[in-house]
Amino acid sequence: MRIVVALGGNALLPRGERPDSAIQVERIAEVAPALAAVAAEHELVLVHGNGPQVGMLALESAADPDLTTPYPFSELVAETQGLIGYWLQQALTNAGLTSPVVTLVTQTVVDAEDPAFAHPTKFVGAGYDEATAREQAERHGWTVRLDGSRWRRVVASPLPVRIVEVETARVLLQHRTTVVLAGGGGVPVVEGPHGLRGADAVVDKDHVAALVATDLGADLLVMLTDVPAVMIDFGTPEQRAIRHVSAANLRAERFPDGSMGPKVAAACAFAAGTGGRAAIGSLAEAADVISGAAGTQVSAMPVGQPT
Ligand SMILES: Nc1ncnc2c1ncn2[C@@H]1O[C@H](COP(=O)(O)OP(=O)(O)O)[C@@H](O)[C@H]1O
Ligand SMILES: NC(=O)OP(=O)(O)O
Repeated sequence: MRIVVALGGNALLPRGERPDSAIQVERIAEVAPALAAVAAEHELVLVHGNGPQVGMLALESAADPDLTTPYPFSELVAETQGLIGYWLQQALTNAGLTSPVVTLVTQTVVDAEDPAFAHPTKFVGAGYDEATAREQAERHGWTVRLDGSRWRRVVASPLPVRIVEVETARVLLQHRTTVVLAGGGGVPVVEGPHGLRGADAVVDKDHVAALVATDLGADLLVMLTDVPAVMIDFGTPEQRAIRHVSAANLRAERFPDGSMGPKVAAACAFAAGTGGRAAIGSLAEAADVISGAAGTQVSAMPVGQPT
């Protein structure tokens, strides 16, 4: 099978934790054996998130205006691809994977006229209480929004149109190489008269993972995050997990932008568009979500009620 697994940036760095590398390295080491086992048996593409990490790099880059002008998000996304790709390559090898694994610095073409440039929705960086978030917004010119119980910076997140390096990934897969592709949604670029140039945005890695899985003809798209499943009535005493659902039934429900919304949209687009299986679940239960024993399993065909 050809499998695309998307790893959430928030799943790699538990909410509320300091963005220390040791915490993230440990988290990746925990999940690496399950991913290495998948890579040993199947063709595997890994797409990782970078929301917490790219937000931290943006703060660093803006810390001293005398030293440098803040870097655009396109370049900060490229930095996160190297960082998280390195962690993943090392962890998979340490977990016993003997076949090659490589990180591709990947560009994602977006539409320069995408209305998302004027309506930031992508959460990046740490969560703050409201007063601190508003103070930071004033100081740095951020837009901030509530993400669950914490306030976070939001940046533009245009839809992915094309993955520039997708054919390179296809060749690598045909040579039994595990590919870390389109990390952080890929470096956002727009096409102009002089070729490609970076765009100041962060593309959603779940939308990109669906595009990658469709383009590469994957059989399975898995999105691993920090909740065990997609929930109905999330955050209320009545919340309950959706285990098996058709894309059509799942699309009838509403989920928030910037968190579960893109995952559900990506799962439905892939399942309905290709007939393949999509799954959303916890990074800690990676093997079971991939096998179908855990998480929310989304199929193209009707499977009865959505719970
Ligand atoms: N209906 C829902 N079911 C489950 N989780 C939800 C739901 N609505 C919102 N969420 C939130 O979505 C989060 C996962 O999305 P996100 O933070 O973008 O994860 P990641 O960075 O791991 O991709 C969960 O931690 C949860 O707080
Ligand atoms: N780029 C991106 O979608 O990152 P997260 O998964 O961390 O939100």
